[in-house]
Amino acid sequence: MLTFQNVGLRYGTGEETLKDLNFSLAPKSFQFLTGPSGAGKTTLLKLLMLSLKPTRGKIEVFGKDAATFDKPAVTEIRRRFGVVFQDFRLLDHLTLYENVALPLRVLGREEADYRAEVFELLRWVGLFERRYSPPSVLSGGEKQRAAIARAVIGRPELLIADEPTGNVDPPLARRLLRLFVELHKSGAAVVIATHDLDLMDQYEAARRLVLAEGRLHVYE
Ligand SMILES: Nc1ncnc2c1ncn2[C@@H]1O[C@H](COP(=O)(O)OP(=O)(O)OP(=O)(O)O)[C@@H](O)[C@H]1O
Repeated sequence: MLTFQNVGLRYGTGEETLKDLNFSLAPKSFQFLTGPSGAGKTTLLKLLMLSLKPTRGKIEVFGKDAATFDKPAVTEIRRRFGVVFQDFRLLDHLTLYENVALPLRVLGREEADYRAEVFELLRWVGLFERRYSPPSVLSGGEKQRAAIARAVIGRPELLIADEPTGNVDPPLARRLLRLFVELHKSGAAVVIATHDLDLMDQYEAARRLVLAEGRLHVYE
């Protein structure tokens, strides 16, 4: 699904943040991405979602060289991805319900057809009572749950999540992990960046990608 060949990423003129990355993300695979703060996890996720270009090496997405993609091609590929950003990126002029429903609207689905589905997911993440609130009145943990709901509602082929349980307590983190595991079982590839060792222990079948000093170590 995604392949990195000798990928390096340098911000400005300093040392490379990521060096010689060689790995693949298989369809229907599940992996945690971990490593110390500042190791480059968010940077790697940005490369995966094509919002950063590598300074060297090659990234292939669905068998094509990402360097050849124009803007419409990137937009088209991003529609197949679900992303939970570290800073949530909810739209404040929309209600929570509208935020979560947005990927389905973009896919051209009718509200009558998706309304119950969005309600069910909002119930699952504990935000049903808040469904008509704007994101600005939510707590950090509530925003995080809304961002997760929005990322999974369209059943993406690849889910990319940056510290998706960083703002919630352990029982809620386990509940949210179940959402990602369900998505995985229904056929999606999943990449979750996290520092949370307990969370990683909850899903032993997951591959671990560990970033340290700019290099990626893969533990199957
Ligand atoms: N836009 C940028 N310009 C310059 N340097 C950057 C930029 N974004 C990140 N960096 C640097 O790249 C390194 C990796 O940052 P990154 O956010 O990818 O790490 P991280 O592993 O996600 O950290 P954390 O766990 O704290 O979120 C850091 O040293 C950071 O300062």
